[in-house]
Amino acid sequence: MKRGLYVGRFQPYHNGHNAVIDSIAHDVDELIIGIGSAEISHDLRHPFTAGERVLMISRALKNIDIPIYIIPLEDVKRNALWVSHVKSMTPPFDTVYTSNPLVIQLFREAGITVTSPPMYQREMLSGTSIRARMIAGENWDECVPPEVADVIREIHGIDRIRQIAKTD
Ligand SMILES: Nc1ncnc2c1ncn2[C@@H]1O[C@H](COP(=O)(O)OP(=O)(O)OP(=O)(O)O)[C@@H](O)[C@H]1O
Ligand SMILES: NC(=O)c1ccc[n+]([C@@H]2O[C@H](COP(=O)(O)O)[C@@H](O)[C@H]2O)c1
Repeated sequence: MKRGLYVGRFQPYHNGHNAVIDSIAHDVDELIIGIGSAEISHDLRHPFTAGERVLMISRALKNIDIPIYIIPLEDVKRNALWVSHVKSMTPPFDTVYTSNPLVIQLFREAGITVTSPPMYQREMLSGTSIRARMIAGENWDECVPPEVADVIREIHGIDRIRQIAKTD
């Protein structure tokens, strides 16, 4: 039985993340999705709450046929303690999937296998560029699964991020 952990901030969850998870789902029996910086919301880099991100991801993944555990993970002030913190919050896992250099380093130093999935259409599919499109009034919904676009509309996410951009 292989259980994987995929960590990200998912601000918002987009089609690049979705392509990675489709591919990881062929490689593992169960998947944990760790929502990083869970305590941060309502700023330009992190407009959405942990609960809103749970909703985006759980709706977008409703057709994945392996067990998925979505777990918000708050940051801790000491990088050296973060892996223990993550392990205390999640079911046990065998492999971590991430391209974040600090996350790779911390898990490898802890003796945990790390795999870096390939990037999909990175020019278009990054949280940074999608948030910029939202603020600029450009097309953003083609970059996210339709269920995520619905959640963002339901929570008035575009109004929120534009308001933050005005006052930031
Ligand atoms: N287009 C993509 N294709 C594949 N993996 C991606 C893509 N975009 C992000 N990832 C990976 O998904 C994980 C979570 O990333 P994250 O939530 O920070 O998204 P991001 O698009 O990089 O966001 P931001 O631009 O806000 O930093 C990271 O390992 C990241 O490298
Ligand atoms: N000390 C810490 O709390 C610590 C260390 C490394 C990564 N993280 C978190 O892991 C997540 C990694 O996600 P991204 O790859 O999307 O940046 C972020 O939320 C980041 O804050 C936290």
